[in-house]
Amino acid sequence: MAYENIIVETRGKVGLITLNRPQALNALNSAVLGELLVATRAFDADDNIGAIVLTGSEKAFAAGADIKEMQTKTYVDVYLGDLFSGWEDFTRTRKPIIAAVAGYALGGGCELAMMCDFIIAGDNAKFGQPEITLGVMPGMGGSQRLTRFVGKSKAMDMCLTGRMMDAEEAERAGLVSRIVPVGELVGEALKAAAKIADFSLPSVIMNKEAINRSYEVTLAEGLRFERRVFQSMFALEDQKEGMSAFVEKRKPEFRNR
Ligand SMILES: CCCCCCCCCCCCC[C@H](O)CC(=O)SCCNC(=O)CCNC(=O)[C@H](O)C(C)(C)COP(=O)(O)OP(=O)(O)OC[C@H]1O[C@@H](n2cnc3c(N)ncnc32)[C@H](O)[C@@H]1OP(=O)(O)O
Repeated sequence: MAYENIIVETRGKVGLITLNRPQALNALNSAVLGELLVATRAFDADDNIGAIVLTGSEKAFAAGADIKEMQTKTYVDVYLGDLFSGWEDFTRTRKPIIAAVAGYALGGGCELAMMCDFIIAGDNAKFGQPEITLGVMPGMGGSQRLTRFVGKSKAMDMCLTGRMMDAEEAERAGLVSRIVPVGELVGEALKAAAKIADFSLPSVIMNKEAINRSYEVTLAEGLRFERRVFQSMFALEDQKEGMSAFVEKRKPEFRNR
């Protein structure tokens, strides 16, 4: 597929997607959404890919939904078209997606980063849900994921004041896994993704699924789910290989079985 709004590359066993609308600070429109879904589905189906990195430019991961595209929409347009429902497909990607965020991650940009599995931030990253400044509110999970990730008080502060938080505050709040110098961001994200891609793919996917499940069920149900998935791993050849390699003091050779 010819991509116009994203750059799609393969780096070893890692799929790298770079948002590429610099003229609009990577504002997210329906074309970007469509291309992102095609690219992530392709990487999910590619047996040679074990993890995905999503990034933008040093100035902007994504400055939000495309305001110019939304400006003239009517209630009937967005209600009958179920605006933004397509993004749920993005969260159904089974392989891990690391968001490498530099610069602005605002509105839909922050929401897109939160839909990924973890965020590595450049030291110039700025996160925010400034939708209230436009007379609206987050529409792609910002009021739900941000509240779960950083707590009600900080989520309410950010959504009601529209203020941004820098990388340091985002890491303290738990929104971001770690901060690296912006010039090293993509390299560090690719390194983390390559490490994940070297592990057993069924085990990686089970880990991702169990952690995501913790936001959907009670603790008791989540512990039960985790235990059942852990027990099922003893059917994997890779469990035998991983534990045998440790005992035999050698590097495991996982075969994704
Ligand atoms: C009908 C739509 C269908 C879409 C389907 C798929 C879309 C998926 C998106 C889902 C999102 C869910 C809903 C989301 O919660 C809602 C939002 O995200 S609302 C938008 C929130 N973001 C903002 O409010 C940030 C707006 N931008 C700014 O405040 C500033 O640009 C900045 C980031 C502080 C940077 O300021 P500056 O450095 O001064 O740069 P400029 O302002 O001059 O910007 C440069 C250039 O980029 C254009 N631009 C910037 N942000 C956007 C944007 N969000 N949409 C469109 N264009 C944007 C800006 O207009 C400039 O372009 P120019 O005017 O020079 O042509």
